[in-house]
Amino acid sequence: MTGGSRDVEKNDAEIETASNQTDMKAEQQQSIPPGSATFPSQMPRPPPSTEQGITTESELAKKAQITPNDVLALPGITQGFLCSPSANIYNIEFTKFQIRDLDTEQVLFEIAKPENDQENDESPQESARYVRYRFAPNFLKLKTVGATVEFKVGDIPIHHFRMIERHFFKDRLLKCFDFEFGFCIPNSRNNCEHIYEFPQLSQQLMDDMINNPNETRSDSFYFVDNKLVMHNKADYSYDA
Ligand SMILES: CCCCCCCCCCCCCC(=O)O
Repeated sequence: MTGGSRDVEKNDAEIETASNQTDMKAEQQQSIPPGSATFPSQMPRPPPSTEQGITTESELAKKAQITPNDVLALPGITQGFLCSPSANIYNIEFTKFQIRDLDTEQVLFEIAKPENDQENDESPQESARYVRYRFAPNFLKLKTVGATVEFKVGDIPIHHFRMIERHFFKDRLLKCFDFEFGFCIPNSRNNCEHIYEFPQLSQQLMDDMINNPNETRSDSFYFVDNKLVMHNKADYSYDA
């Protein structure tokens, strides 16, 4: 597998300056407790949306193929899924995920699918597409996080495997990440680390995010050859 990564879409959250850089640095060097994740069976309550947002998402849902430009133009977090699990004709399956702080090398979260998980192989749960993370408040002060993902693919070669992941707090875009996984050999198991450069958040915004659990959300859109093949969602609380 070959690939690279890049961040896109600067936004107002990124250019806000933190109120006290010195305090941030001291706090950041404290150890961060590991995060946790659950897989809720119910979809998150949708955020308030503009009429334009609803129209755009429902129009997209009717399209035969959804492209990177389509999702980049969405005005907010999605309310539903923009493709069904059956769109994953490449049998891409995530088997391990780890997040580490690149400044301290500390592992902040990890999860692995048990080997021989036959029950989930036969009837993949809808809830596997939606994960709820819980992290400590000082997670928000990290600068650079490495997310290592291991995944298997089926017997079709995969060209231009790409993920676009958009993070929102309520209706505000915090940051959009755009990562390229590259080419995957048929029936291979692949491993790669993507680098998340965190946006600098004001203390006020961090407090809002901490005080409003699960109102920080992300859409992860996966494309092969510029066609949407998977859509996963996550929400986050920062009060662990
Ligand atoms: C606070 C805004 C920047 C957030 C960066 C978050 C880094 C952690 C990435 C975890 C993404 C997991 C997505 C998923 O499980 O579908």
